[in-house]
Amino acid sequence: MSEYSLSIYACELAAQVIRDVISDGAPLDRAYSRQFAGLKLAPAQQAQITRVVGEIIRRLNFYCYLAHVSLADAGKHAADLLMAWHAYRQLPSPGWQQAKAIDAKTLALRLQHADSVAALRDGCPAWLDELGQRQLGDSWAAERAALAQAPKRYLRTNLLKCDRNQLQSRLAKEGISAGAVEGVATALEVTSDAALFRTDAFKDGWFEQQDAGSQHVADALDVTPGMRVIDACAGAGGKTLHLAAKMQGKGRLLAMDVEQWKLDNLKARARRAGAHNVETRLISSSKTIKRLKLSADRLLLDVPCSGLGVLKRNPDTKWRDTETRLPVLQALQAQILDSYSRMLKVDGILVYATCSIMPDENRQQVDNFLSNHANFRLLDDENISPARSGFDGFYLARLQRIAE
Ligand SMILES: C[S@@+](CC[C@H](N)C(=O)[O-])C[C@H]1O[C@@H](n2cnc3c(N)ncnc32)[C@H](O)[C@@H]1O
Repeated sequence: MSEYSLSIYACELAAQVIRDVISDGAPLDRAYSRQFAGLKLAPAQQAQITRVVGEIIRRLNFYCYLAHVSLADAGKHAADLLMAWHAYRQLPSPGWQQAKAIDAKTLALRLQHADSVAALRDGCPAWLDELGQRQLGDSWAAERAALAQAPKRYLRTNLLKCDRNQLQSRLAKEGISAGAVEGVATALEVTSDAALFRTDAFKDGWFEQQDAGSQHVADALDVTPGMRVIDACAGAGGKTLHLAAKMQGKGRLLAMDVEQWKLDNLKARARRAGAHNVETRLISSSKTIKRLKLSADRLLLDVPCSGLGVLKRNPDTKWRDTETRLPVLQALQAQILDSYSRMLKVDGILVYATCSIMPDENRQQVDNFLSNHANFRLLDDENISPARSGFDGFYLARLQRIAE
């Protein structure tokens, strides 16, 4: 992707997004929606801003170092970070009054140092570097570098409406180029800057935006039309909709979550996708789960996790309290596995999934569960590595219930 300087207008918008995320704690996607709402930005201009902001937040410590700004003050100095980005890319400064210019000699000295400290070059805070090293050993360096790259844009073809070739042609007619992703039957990679959600193909429910790695999760559940399937941590339904398509709209697919607003979103998405066999249910107490005892042929537990596999897409996670939340999340994952697995029928298959690459949230949880549940066995598990696949990082384990 060739880079060019931001206009002053784009700098102002980009700085505001950085401030929203770093100073106000807004999630990155929400900060974009807030700042872009009501503006008539051209898709290329919007894409340029999101590319630059994404890059700065992915490597916030690196750009703070180049701009000589402390991490704690990064939000206040968003303008300086943007100037550091221009200087690093050797692009002409936009001539923005608010920002401090960096002279070439100072930049060269700072770059020499930053390049020699791998965690700084890869935008990795110290706590994460220590965790990655402890959990992944020798493979951490490659994962850390992969997680510092810009995410690609992937779509999942909605097989309830079209096949992948039809989607590709329709998008081409709407001016969007997208190529098939090898090894992921429903995935297309979008290669042009495009306002995807304004396309007719989207409005007609032909696709959802979903990382190619994430598309493996529903595949692993091996559903067939007519089954009773529960997606117990469904959120806004990324994987529910994929499961509905694999069930060809036949059978019963129950999407559950503890947040009603997510289930409301899911309902709207299901309507657009033509997924008519999806029912939603709020988990309001443990009774909701108990009532579904031994009821599911397939059970997806896409549990709340640290998100440390999807840092390309959600880099703000690195600069929040993720480290202190980890023990709480791990306890919740264990509790969900223990209690929700009761919903599975004997012989049924459960998929435990996270968007983390850390074994403590992944295989370790599965091993702990199996050591206390002799009525389940592990069929197989898979680590989707950002370094090896180029996709976001995920973990999935397939377990079978062998006795009540
Ligand atoms: C990783 S997200 C799910 C993403 C979703 N499956 C998708 O594909 O879009 C985890 C979800 O678990 C939900 N959650 C949190 N605590 C839960 C609990 N105790 N029981 C069920 N769901 C829970 C969260 O609200 C969140 O939507």
